[in-house]
Amino acid sequence: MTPDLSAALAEVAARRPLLVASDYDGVLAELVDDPSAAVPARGVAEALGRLAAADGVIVALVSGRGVADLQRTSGLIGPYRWVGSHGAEFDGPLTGELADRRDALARALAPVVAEVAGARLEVKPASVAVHVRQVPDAQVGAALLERVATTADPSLTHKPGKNVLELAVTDADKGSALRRLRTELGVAAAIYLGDDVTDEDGFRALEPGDLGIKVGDGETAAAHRVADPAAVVVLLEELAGLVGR
Ligand SMILES: O=P(O)(O)OC[C@H]1O[C@H](O[C@H]2O[C@H](CO)[C@@H](O)[C@H](O)[C@H]2O)[C@H](O)[C@@H](O)[C@@H]1O
Repeated sequence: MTPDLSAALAEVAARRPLLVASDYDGVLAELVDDPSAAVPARGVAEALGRLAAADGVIVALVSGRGVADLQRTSGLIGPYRWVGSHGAEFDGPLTGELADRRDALARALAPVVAEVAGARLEVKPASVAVHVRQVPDAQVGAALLERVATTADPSLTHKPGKNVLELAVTDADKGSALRRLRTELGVAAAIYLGDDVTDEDGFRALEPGDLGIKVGDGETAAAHRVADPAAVVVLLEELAGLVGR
């Protein structure tokens, strides 16, 4: 960690209530070919547990995954706030009406995706995701995502990510989720960790005195950066020490 980041961490760690919110894939878990195999990096479960046990610290997992998928895949268990589907799953499962719209979208996209070897459709609570990580030719994968993006119903919300494009049937995002958490919990400061395009909504929702940490390369609105999930574990452990656990 840079001295700047260590100093910023120490400053925010003194505030209460403190919200520690994190994205999952690419932050708490390394990116892998099979989304169901994305387990937490070594040390993540322990560090989050220590943080959540500290007085006045609330840990939130804010993911593009559906909450059920996130809980199943991560195996994480704890007194955490679970926010899924890029903020659309905030208070629990979504309504049937949204699911009908999502299912119609999945039916329309299925033949388009089936034309490209290695491409995969993921039907999620509030969206349908087209994954191209396993398409052998990256240009072919990118062309598929471009085709999906340009032919989609304009009322859908586009959620681009790493080798994936999601079309969502709600306009919730990680920024709106963070603002809701902040208001509900009355937090004095927030930390947000993210690695992908949709995490930029989260970084932009931060306020003065908060701490945004981008994981990996790429443009970002976050003020700080660490390299990878292993570095995230080091950061979370340091934070746990600072908040008294
Ligand atoms: O917001 P996140 O918690 O980062 O979730 C974003 C998406 O993560 C998953 O896809 C990404 O991770 C996969 C596993 O490492 C990888 O194979 C894929 O290429 C990535 O895009 C998940 O499958 C999506 O549903 C999430 O929206």
